[in-house]
Amino acid sequence: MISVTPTNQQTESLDLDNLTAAQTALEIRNLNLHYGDAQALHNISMAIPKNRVTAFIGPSGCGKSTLLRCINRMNDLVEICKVSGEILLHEKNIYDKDVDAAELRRRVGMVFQRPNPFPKSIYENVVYGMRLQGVNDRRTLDEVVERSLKGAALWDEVKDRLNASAFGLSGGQQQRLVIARAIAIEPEVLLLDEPTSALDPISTLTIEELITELKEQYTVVIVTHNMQQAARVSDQTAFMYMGKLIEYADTNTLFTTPTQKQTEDYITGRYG
Ligand SMILES: Nc1ncnc2c1ncn2[C@@H]1O[C@H](COP(=O)(O)OP(=O)(O)OP(=O)(O)O)[C@@H](O)[C@H]1O
Repeated sequence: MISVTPTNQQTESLDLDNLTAAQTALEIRNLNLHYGDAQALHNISMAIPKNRVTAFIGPSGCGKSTLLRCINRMNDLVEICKVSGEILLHEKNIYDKDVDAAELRRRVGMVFQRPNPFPKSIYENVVYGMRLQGVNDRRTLDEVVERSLKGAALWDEVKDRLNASAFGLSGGQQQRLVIARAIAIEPEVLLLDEPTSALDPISTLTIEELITELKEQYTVVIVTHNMQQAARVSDQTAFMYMGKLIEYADTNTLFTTPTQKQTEDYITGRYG
């Protein structure tokens, strides 16, 4: 039997059903999603608090990544995908017709399972988004590179080889570089889709420590297969099963006193 002990730094627990506007980064309301005829998300409603780490956990295929991808409209790229309901970012529904998906993705950055640096130097990877925005002033870019690499806990390891290829970095360093690239454009929300599943245990630990630091500046939402990881890094955890949100609570509560039998069965390793 797996036993999960929450070891995250204790944060003040919030009343997730009654967050104030100032406490809320995102509010998901009655979200349904179909891939063709198959419904992958069923009426999901939840509020994601600001400057905290929220984890989505659940067995394979339960819809964690699908829900995460709704938050920056990555699913727009899937032709058979239909979404209904709302996701409010600063009280504005990101699915409204007048929302520009590219601008939304600037505000809601995403890091994937496998590190995906571009075939460019470390420096050019970090400033990629700035250059897209037309920023080319060297001093500004230098500052962004230093700030972002420091923010991603990578600066000390690469500051002497910023012009070297990103492909020369280890997997764990590449993932931190991708996080630096994501934070270079100062998003409000950072979505992490199983960010450590391709990494060794030491790199995983480094990224987990980094996630805890990142929440001071950003709202972080992480999908993880690893319950221990959710218990280590997140403040709130959402347990999903077959496209439904079964239970959403602060992490310590969810792992120690779940209210739903399905949650308890999952966290005690009875399925999944
Ligand atoms: N592009 C797609 N087209 C069709 N069906 C999809 C697509 N992406 C996901 N699905 C289906 O939606 C459901 C939820 O998948 P999703 O990847 O969100 O689950 P998950 O919980 O993240 O799983 P895992 O932990 O295995 O990554 C699954 O039944 C999956 O097969």
